[in-house]
Amino acid sequence: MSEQEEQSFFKKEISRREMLKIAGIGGAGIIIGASALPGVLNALGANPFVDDDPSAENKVNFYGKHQSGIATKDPEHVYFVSLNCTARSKAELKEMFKVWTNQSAELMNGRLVEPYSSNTLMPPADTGEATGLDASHLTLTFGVGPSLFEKKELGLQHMKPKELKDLPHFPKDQLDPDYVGGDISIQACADDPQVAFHAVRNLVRSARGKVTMRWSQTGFNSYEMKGKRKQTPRNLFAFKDGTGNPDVDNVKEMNKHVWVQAGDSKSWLSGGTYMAVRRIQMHLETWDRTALSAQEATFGRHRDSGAPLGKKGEMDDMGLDRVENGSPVIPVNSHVYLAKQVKDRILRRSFSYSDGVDRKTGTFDAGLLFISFQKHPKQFINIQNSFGRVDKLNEYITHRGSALFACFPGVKKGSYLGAELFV
Ligand SMILES: C=CC1=C(C)c2cc3[nH]c(cc4nc(cc5[nH]c(cc1n2)c(C)c5CCC(=O)O)C(CCC(=O)O)=C4C)c(C)c3C=C
Ligand SMILES: [Fe+2]
Repeated sequence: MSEQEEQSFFKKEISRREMLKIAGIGGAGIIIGASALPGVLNALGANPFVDDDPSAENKVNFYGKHQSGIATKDPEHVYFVSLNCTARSKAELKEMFKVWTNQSAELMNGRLVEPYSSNTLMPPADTGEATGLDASHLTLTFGVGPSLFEKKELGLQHMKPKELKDLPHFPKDQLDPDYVGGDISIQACADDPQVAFHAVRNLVRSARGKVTMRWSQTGFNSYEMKGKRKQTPRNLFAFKDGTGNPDVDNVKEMNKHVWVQAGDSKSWLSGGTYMAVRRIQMHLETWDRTALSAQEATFGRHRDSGAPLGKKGEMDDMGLDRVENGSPVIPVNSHVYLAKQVKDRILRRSFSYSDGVDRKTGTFDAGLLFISFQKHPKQFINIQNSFGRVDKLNEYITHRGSALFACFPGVKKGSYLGAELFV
């Protein structure tokens, strides 16, 4: 097939919604819309180029300088999965990321991951639960953990950045081995939890034999609307969470705090970032027995408005040095006070989670899937060390899970995820 013919096929791309209509009419025969073509070629190992479809509804672009799901605003649902790599060679791993590249572009266009065939003796190529749903602002963010580089069969030891190490043990950690580490991570965020789940399910499915699942966590955020503007979401302690973040629209700030710059690390990571993931249980029952004034003193902010204590506006300066009646207005053991004692800044992009009952205590197993992006892991480590044993928030939380991943830079059109790593 010539490049031109291929392009004219791609122009006829069809969404999952349209696919449903077609499937209803033409149950027999291969549904070979243009969207089927990449999948067929994928299966043949030809890895064709799947472009972003600007006409797709509620779509985030896959291609760009940086991966999606990092600076992308206001995520609602997440399906995060940490994977073990079982690929036997670098070539196998590289092939997996090539296939994931096309599949990700398809998924983020709101299409089936692979075309359906007429052969009813075969399992359907797409698992199907997102049929009829649009792209739902799906973002996909891929990362690699320190343990991937220890696998001799992959021959990647020399590519490991020296700062890509397991996070150190912190004073209040009570980590559960079921929620620690991983060779590869996928963060799928979407407005619809089923779209996020469908994406991860199909990516993992297509990588059978190359990855196994290690641990996963779902999460959610809800947004109060003021006019058309989404407000900072509240965590399960009812406090606005994300106020003090760097501005994702400010390129200077993002380059300073989040995006790895050329010369900072291994060259394959330029334009990428480090992702710290912490599964933090929040002891809701204890919190709910705590007086409002003590809750507010825990963070140094008012619960309703999110404003610094004694101030009115969420975005007002913290005024850490303010003293009233001989005492600091912002308690020196409050979470925000301690976070601000170090110069480092991070981009927090966390989600609440609720996973039923903690069988040991009969309390909620609920909390925060804390995710932060930073250009160097030490930014996260320095802040966490500043909290140490002092943070008043420690009384109400327990860190249960931990992982660190280096997230690839964005994918250029025609290239693939992690291309610079697998050269
Ligand atoms: C090491 C990094 C951090 C962890 C872990 C963490 C856990 C955690 N945080 C909250 C709730 C809030 N955090 C807030 C601010 C804040 N938190 C961190 C870092 C970690 N938090 C930073 C860097 C900041 C910003 C400081 C600043 O410069 O202003 C706030 C206040 C509002 C806000 O800015 O988002 C809340 C609320 C919970 C519940 C939690 C663990 C479960
Ligand atoms: Fe925090």
